Amino acid sequence: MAILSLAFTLLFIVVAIVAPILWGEQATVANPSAILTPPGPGHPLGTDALGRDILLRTLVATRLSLVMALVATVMGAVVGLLIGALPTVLGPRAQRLFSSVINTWLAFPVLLVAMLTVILLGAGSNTAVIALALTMTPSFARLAQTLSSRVGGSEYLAAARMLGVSRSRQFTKYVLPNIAEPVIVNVTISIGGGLLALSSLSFLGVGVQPPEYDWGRLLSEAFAQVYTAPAAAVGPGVAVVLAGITFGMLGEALAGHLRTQGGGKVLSRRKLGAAPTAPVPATDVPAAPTALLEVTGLSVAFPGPHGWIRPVHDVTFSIAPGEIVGVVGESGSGKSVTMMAVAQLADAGAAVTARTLRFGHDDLLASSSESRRTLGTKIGVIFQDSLTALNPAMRVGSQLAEVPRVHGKASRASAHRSAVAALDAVRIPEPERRANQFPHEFSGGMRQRALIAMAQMGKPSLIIADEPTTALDVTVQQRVLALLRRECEETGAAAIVVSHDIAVLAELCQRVLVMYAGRIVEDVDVRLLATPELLAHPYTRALAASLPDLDTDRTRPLATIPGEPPALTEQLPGCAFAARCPFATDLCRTETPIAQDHQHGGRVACWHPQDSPLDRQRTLEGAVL
Ligand SMILES: Nc1ncnc2c1ncn2[C@@H]1O[C@H](COP(=O)(O)OP(=O)(O)OP(=O)(O)O)[C@@H](O)[C@H]1O
Repeated sequence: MAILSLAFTLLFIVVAIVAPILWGEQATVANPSAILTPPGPGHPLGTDALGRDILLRTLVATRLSLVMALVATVMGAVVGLLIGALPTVLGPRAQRLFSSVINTWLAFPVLLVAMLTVILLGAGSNTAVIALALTMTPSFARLAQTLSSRVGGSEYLAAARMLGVSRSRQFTKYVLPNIAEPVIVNVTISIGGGLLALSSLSFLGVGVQPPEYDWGRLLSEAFAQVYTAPAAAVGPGVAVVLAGITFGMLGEALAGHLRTQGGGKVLSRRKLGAAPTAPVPATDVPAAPTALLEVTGLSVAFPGPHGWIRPVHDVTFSIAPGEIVGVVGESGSGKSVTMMAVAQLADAGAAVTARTLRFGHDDLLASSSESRRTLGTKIGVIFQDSLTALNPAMRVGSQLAEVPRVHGKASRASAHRSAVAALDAVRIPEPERRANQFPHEFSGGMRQRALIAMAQMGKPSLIIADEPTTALDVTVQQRVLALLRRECEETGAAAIVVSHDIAVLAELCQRVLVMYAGRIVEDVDVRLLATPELLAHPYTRALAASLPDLDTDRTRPLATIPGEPPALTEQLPGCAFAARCPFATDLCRTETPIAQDHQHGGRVACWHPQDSPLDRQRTLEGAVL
């Protein structure tokens, strides 16, 4: 669709530039010897009442028709943007005032506004453009107002205000760039609608006046002879419809492109080549047949500007029913991407491959609508940012009630009762009243508890919690964690908890998966994290040892792991941690380690796992202590 709409847009632009230069004169001069000639070799669409070629006139009219539609749409968009978005930086009184103006303006019928403009300014092309711009302005203003209200409540705009950034700069640097994408898409789509509206005005005789002509004017002239020369209406009619469809399609294609790419420039799939797949390993230890979730060889890649970005490689793990497993690792190690891929929530454009992705009896790779329906209720997801995870425009109770309404086909009243009960179960006081409130009326801890309640609504057998307590203070963290554990114990649900915080995982989990540069490097009993010398992978040891405890000497800087993880676009051979590892050998730099059972009862992917208790100092050799 994108290529077709681009090709047609280009064609219209070329015709609009070239046609008036080549045929402008010829299309205007009357030819008494060829009046109302029917379509034929000399005149493919025939001639009009003055003997002028209709095809040439249609082609020449392209410029005026397109320019008028473009100018009117841009005028409407600019004025709409100013009215809708500028009040965001002017304060609440201006916002209220402009909101009333927009509402009143929107209440006027479009045709009435257009006719009033014509009456006041007189018929003509300029009036038609102004009339169209005036009818488009309020809808652009409403769009800009809705989009900019989100920016208005953002922390970055509040910070800019505190820093004393001028209002004009707030508008041009903070508000406009953050609402530009949907506005541009809307302008493109509106050009098509504008063309049709302008043609209608000219057709009615209140738009373009002779000797000027656009497609609407040509249609109007053709209709005067529609019974004697019906072919005369074909040219301008087809042009109007085709141009309208082209700009509509172009806007849709642009919107689709921005949605898929998040606005970033990425290589096309053709240039990127085949999506990366997980290599077939020497050993794929089969998960216990009773495993609730079995993942083998999971890889995720995103199209990027210079090739595939590969944040997750060949990840293998399984979760037993009722088990609570933690996932830990440095920022960017692929924890969230892995879990979102398991929950079938990977970002648009992601290439997700796996050898096995089984949840209960469902093969998630088959991705049938049946397995997707299962996921909606059987896997509950708790997102990191409770404010963005909840719909700000919907009452919390209604959001919770969506699950029984959509999946259980429950009545509105019984779904609401279930939502209130779920809020009560997560210890939200006055659940009936709170269910009728919006997310911004909840505290951070309450929102997070509401998310836990929401994840429980479908009675899932697996909960995926992506950093559920990062945004909360320590006391609230404890309560939310205790709640999550209690919910899992009571319902028998398994959970995967992603966190940076080893202390959080130690509270909650039985087992922890340690991720480094998109791979699981160690799968270990969570209690061993308290004794780094019993861990097997040098990275896990360094990670655990870098955590301060009560015995840590507070007068010395905290331990860090020197070096950086490899770039996601690089595909280096060997172990990704080799460049930072004090035990690395040539084997580590050339061969990717295979996960193997370890004496600590878990598994480790390392060519030199540390079997015996080691001196903490040696593990961190080279580290900044
Ligand atoms: N849609 C995307 N397109 C391109 N790269 C992405 C996309 N989503 C994630 N990434 C990249 O994948 C890598 C892993 O991201 P992920 O969010 O899984 O890390 P993480 O371990 O959860 O980190 P954190 O703890 O900071 O949340 C990051 O480098 C991130 O930039």
